[in-house]
Amino acid sequence: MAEIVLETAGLTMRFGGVVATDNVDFKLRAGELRCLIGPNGAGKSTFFKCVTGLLTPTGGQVFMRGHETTGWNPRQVAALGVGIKTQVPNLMDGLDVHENIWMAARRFLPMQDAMRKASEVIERLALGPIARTELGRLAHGERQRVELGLVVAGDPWLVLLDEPAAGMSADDVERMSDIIREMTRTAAVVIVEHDMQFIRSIASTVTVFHQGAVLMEDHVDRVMADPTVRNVYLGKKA
Ligand SMILES: Nc1ncnc2c1ncn2[C@@H]1O[C@H](COP(=O)(O)OP(=O)(O)OP(=O)(O)O)[C@@H](O)[C@H]1O
Repeated sequence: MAEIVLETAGLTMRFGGVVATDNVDFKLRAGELRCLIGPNGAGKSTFFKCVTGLLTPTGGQVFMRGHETTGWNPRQVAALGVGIKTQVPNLMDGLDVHENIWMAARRFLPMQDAMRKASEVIERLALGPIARTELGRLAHGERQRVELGLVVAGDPWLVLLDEPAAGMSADDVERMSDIIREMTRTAAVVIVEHDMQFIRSIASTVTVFHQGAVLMEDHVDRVMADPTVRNVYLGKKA
């Protein structure tokens, strides 16, 4: 079986009386693509923040490739080889796409290598036609794709994405699906996402959160057909 690249054991986060993430045991193996879904307030973002180091959990542990990373900050987690995209944009509007990706690569590589890496990422994510366009002039879907470029610039073996398809058109979602599939050639990927069209298009295994805990984990088609999940998560949308 492939190596476990991300694991949580009893991961818990309390905000006063609210238990946002409740004793979550989670495992992700090399090469896997996993979407985290669930209704609003189910605890997905809190789980994501505890794993990426944006929050320090109040209980339990996080392991990445066998290193215990509980309580590490996002910079430490990234330095381990983990690419993180939060909901807060990370782009510089006055710079073009190539420059933005180059700046991201520069955190890991010397100047010339970072230049080469930026060109390679642009090729890999099919960003060539907009490589010399300033970020401020790009449409929302294009900006989201560039954000993924920043993530892969560090050659991560684990990628953690919070809502990469939020606010995108159907065409953008399709392009984003292609990029995510491409990413899984070299990294295990975890995605917090609401967009079911996107989740279905990447034909992913999903982990369903409900009231801070894991309700079910299975292929998206089986999860969507499950009556309990439909009740708690899809409700009237099913
Ligand atoms: N900083 C905070 N302080 C207090 N309560 C919080 C905080 N962050 C989250 N919560 C609470 O924790 C619970 C889980 O929230 P969380 O944002 O993790 O859910 P979610 O599944 O990501 O929801 P959404 O899909 O709406 O983003 C909610 O009850 C929320 O109100």
